[in-house]
Amino acid sequence: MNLIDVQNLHFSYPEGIELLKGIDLAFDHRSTAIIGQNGAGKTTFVKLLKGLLKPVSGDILINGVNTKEISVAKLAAHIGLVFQNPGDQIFKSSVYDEVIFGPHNIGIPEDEADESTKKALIEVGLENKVNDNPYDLSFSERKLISIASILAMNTQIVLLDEPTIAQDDYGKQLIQGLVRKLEGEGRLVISILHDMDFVAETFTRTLVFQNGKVTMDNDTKSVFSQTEAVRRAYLEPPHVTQLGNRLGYTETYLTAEQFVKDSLRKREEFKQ
Ligand SMILES: Nc1ncnc2c1ncn2[C@@H]1O[C@H](COP(=O)(O)OP(=O)(O)OP(=O)(O)O)[C@@H](O)[C@H]1O
Repeated sequence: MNLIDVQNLHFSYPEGIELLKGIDLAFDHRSTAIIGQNGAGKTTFVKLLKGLLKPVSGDILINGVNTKEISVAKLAAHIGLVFQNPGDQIFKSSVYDEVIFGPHNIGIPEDEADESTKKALIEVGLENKVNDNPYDLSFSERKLISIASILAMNTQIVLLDEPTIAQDDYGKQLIQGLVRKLEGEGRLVISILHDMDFVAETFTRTLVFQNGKVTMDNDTKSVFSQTEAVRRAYLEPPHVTQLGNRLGYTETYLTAEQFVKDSLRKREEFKQ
């Protein structure tokens, strides 16, 4: 069974234009990036997955259960959402209380909740800030608190809305490590991103949202190998992919490491 099935999903806000115009998607455990220009409906889509909004028509099944037939509270044990703005999520006055709120809320027993909270705080590198007030911390640290809050709930599905905003290299690498770890555990991470370099280096599958439809859906390398189609969605391919293209390489590069390795090999071949 798929972790998520989206069937002929249509959505519009009251009085708004139709934003999602018949989306069909199936999600297994592969880490998946959602990209698309501003206003394409990406955040709306993840709110629909989380059950915070209901389809105007069509269905969303989470582990086979229709989001129209389950309360948001019950769904929270299966699917967590890290909001784009941590201010929309954080409301407690200590980091520990904030992170343990989620596990408590879905009825995880106290000992287990405490353990998963401490583990999540270590995973995001905030184990020394448990007693701090989240609002005394930086924006990027508050973002990591929001991520820890969702990790501590141990949901099988984790949705991230722009997790890398305001993160430096350390924060980005930390988030990349988390995505890979969750994927390795068979848990599904779906993330909205504008940072194409991070998408290329981190995610197995990539979806492009445009004009209310999913216009590209493939493994990340295949998506970025279609440079013209990516540009038609008003997106810039990753920098290393563009560099490879400009140098006339036929291979699609997703990471600087691959690019350097191949360039050195080509240089050696040229010398011989
Ligand atoms: N609660 C709302 N009521 C009415 N319209 C809304 C609401 N939330 C979002 N919209 C509109 O729906 C459209 C899509 O918004 P959404 O946030 O889903 O797009 P997005 O692809 O996530 O954009 P971004 O990349 O800028 O975050 C936008 O035009 C937005 O103004």
